[in-house]
Amino acid sequence: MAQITLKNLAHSYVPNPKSEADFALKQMDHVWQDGGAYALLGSSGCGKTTLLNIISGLVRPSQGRVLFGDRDVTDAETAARNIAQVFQFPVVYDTMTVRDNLAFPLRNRGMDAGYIAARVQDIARMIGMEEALHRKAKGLTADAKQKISLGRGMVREDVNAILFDEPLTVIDPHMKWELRTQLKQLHHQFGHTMIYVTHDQTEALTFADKVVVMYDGRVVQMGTPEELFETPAHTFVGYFIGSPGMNFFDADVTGTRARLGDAVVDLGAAYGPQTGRVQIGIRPEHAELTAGEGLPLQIQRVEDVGRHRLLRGTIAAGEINIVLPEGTGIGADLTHVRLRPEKINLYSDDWRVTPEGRAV
Ligand SMILES: Nc1ncnc2c1ncn2[C@@H]1O[C@H](COP(=O)(O)OP(=O)(O)OP(=O)(O)O)[C@@H](O)[C@H]1O
Repeated sequence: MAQITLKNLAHSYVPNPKSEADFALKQMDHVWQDGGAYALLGSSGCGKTTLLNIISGLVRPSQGRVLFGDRDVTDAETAARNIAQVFQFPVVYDTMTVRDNLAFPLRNRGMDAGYIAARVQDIARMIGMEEALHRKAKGLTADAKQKISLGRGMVREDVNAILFDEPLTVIDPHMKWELRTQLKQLHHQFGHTMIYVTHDQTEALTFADKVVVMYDGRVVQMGTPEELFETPAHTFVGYFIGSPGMNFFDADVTGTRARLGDAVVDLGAAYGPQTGRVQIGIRPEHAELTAGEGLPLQIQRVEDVGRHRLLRGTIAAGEINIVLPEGTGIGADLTHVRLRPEKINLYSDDWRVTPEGRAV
């Protein structure tokens, strides 16, 4: 297991990059802690696979260094990095049995036969394939083959890190949940450094201790699921995390107040003078219907979404989504929306502004 350090790292697929736009990965400096479970989350094309491939050694960065612990591995081949990898589609040996597929990485390293048998049994239990250990991989479903790939990725206890690139794409939805939970347990049990690439926020938030959100070749936030929810560092994190995402409104801010057109909103904190495009952000969960306090609201529609209801409406500053807690009625007297001041975040040109002090 190892701490992974990315030092002054950047990557361009263009031979002579001229501007920032030529970089698939913009310059970054990060330390990924030894034993951390990280999810790398972002929409298609934001650079997740590029970053994962740089860590695994499949791509050499055009700038900067990669360290595993104190060792500089920037120029080391994948095979010399002592990592396990699980890809989006199954990589299994069709002519081998499930048992031999799982045992392969251990036999390759000359591990003891007794240890291999026990470890393979454990992993087979984890992926729900104990009954199929004797079967040849050929003829199994894509789903079952991917479970073997996952099992093989996790069978070695001595790897520096396990890297997963969208590993559950071909797995059916019920098994997805099961495997995610198992992966998490395995992480607690063995403490491997794990990096898990996905564009699915549920997958990221349930798997990871720390979620690394990427946008346009940059890491815009590295935080716990709670931090991403409560204090998104960038408007993209606000939009991308949550269902639906954060509401944003253009605002003029002075001290503890934001002006949204004609209306004034209490921010619950004091801010210095702002430049650029200034917006306030509020989660749909932190806006509440009132009989007169707050901003006048026009209700467009209400949808049932599982355990709560989602109200879509309009205030003078634009459209707003409000999550109604279970059991909330919508009486004719509820004509306004109150934005909970302590839950409002402020953004300047898309980046979160830290308040100068909390209002009392
Ligand atoms: N081999 C390559 N040559 C040139 N450009 C590439 C190459 N691989 C990726 N890119 C470009 O680099 C950018 C980042 O791609 P990358 O595959 O890392 O994103 P991603 O977040 O993993 O996307 P996805 O979720 O679709 O896999 C994209 O603009 C992509 O077109």
